[in-house]
Amino acid sequence: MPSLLLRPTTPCFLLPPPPLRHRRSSPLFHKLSIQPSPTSRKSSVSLTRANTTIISSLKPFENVKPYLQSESRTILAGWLCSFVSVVSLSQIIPRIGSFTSTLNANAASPLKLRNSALVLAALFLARVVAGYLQQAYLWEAALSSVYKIRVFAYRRVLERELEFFEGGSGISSGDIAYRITAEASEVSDTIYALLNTVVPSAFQISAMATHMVVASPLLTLVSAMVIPSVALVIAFLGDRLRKISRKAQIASASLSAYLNEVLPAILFVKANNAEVSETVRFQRFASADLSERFKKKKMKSLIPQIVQVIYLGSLSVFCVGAVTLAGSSLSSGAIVSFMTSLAFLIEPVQDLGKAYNELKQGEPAIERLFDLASLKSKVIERPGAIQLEKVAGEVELRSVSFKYGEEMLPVLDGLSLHIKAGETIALVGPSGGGKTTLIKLLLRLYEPSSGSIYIDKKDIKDIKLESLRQHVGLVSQDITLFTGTVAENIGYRDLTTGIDMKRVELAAKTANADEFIRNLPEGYNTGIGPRGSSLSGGQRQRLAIARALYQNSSILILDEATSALDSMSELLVRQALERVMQDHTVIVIAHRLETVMMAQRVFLLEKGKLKELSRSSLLGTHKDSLSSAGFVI
Ligand SMILES: Nc1ncnc2c1ncn2[C@@H]1O[C@H](COP(=O)(O)OP(=O)(O)OP(=O)(O)O)[C@@H](O)[C@H]1O
Repeated sequence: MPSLLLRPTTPCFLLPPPPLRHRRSSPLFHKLSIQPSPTSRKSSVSLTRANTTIISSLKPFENVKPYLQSESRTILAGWLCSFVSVVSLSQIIPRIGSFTSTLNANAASPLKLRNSALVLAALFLARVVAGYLQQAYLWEAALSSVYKIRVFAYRRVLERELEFFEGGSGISSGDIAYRITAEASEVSDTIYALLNTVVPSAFQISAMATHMVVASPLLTLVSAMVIPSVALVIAFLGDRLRKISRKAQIASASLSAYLNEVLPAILFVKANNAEVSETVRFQRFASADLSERFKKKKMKSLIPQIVQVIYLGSLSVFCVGAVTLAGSSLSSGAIVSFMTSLAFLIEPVQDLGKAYNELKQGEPAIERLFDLASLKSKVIERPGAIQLEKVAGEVELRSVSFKYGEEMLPVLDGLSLHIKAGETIALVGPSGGGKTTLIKLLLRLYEPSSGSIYIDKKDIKDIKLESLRQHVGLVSQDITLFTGTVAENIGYRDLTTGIDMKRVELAAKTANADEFIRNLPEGYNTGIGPRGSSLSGGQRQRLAIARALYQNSSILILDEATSALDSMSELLVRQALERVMQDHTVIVIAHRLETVMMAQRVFLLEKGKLKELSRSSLLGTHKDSLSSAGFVI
């Protein structure tokens, strides 16, 4: 029996909703608009620009083939059931005729009648059961294939370099989410339609064609001549449908992307009285979606009708001509037999047309889904990259330069910096000075344009990415917490392998978070709401520090949040930082003078250059100079 339990266990975390976009008149709409997939016509240009490697540009179904092959047993089981179903039907039809004759015969024996009825019932049951199993097996194959494609696409998306998510790809995360959810579901519908139609229809067509040849080879030949003209029309309309479907998918993805961007920002929307204008924006997205989807539905309804008209029309003309030519050589019995078989042939031929429709409609979804997985990350792990077991925490940058795009100005320009193991340094500088960029390079989220970065004298390019990011902990300015419990958020690294509660509690204590966590209704098992919305700013910061401590890395990067905390919360966070600084190499992107003063050395990052500042000079610096250097006064 098909095992339809395909779903993996529900993840404990819901990822933060992805951002979106739009296409239309306003600049915001432009900013939000979803781009056609990177492998569409224009994509070759953008791909070249992105200097990415195309793994696969094969036709959509070439990509799906391996996944279908992995389900070949289930598919064969489904087709076998369809064969049994057709055979049962072939047996039922003549038996119904003879059963009716037996009923009409005066001398019908009750035993004979009962036996005929039993055989008919058994055949009918066999057809019903085989029909059900056929559909169940084929759905299992289609859904399982798409489940594997989804997992593959998602894994490849997560493997992409940060630039892919920061606008370099032109694909918004709302679009990605739409492809992996709704469009993947469409792919399973397409696969199912094909599996459930092509082979079962072929069985029925073969059976009926055999009957037709027996009845009249000439008329069969005439009927066969109609098929190429129908095929031509189907191919033309199918191509139109594919284009319309692609537009419809892009419109739906835009709608989904829009919602993914606006709903998480509901506080901002309400605070700006933007409910009405957001409703208008929603209407624009929804109406674009409506119009594209309506076009698609109309085309889908039109195709079978046109095919039917052409098929029956051409066939009638041909048949009348052929019957006239064949003249008396065709008996009335043969004509009846031929026409009956033809009637049963039309249904599967129409089904094939519908399956072709499904294929053309699903093709863009398949393309868009595989486009996500078709490009390799630019940040590649070298063969033979090493695993760092223990790290002392020495960090060195040698002549590091970086720019986000070929035509852009350098953000970092030949930076050199040596941080000793266990040292705390503060990075200060004006907004946009490149502090966060420097951290991204240290975590190898981007590659420097030139120069190298070393940890414990090892070039980070020679270290396994997982190992590097294990030894470098990050508390970012935009604190990211997920729906889940406090413990799950602190032990995020071990979410799927098993969280160590002792380490969670230790990390929380060091981060000054243990006390408030214990006061929560269920302590460490308290849910913190979407994105940690049920916690205060200071609590969220301490939780983020605890999470970085849990991973036990020797190097910690703290991007100090600039949002104002009350003095008590600030004191608690600062105490946590002091403890962390005792046994870690710490790079703190500091915005407050008090935090800067906790560091042993202070560096100003401005106009791509790094300059060491003396702590004493900072104390005497004028307020205006401090705020132009990025301090929150
Ligand atoms: N993904 C990106 N693509 C293109 N340019 C970027 C990208 N990220 C940052 N930049 C640009 O790089 C420069 C440095 O940005 P960065 O975020 O590193 O500054 P920062 O010093 O951390 O600023 P802040 O203190 O405001 O957080 C800015 O001009 C910014 O616009």
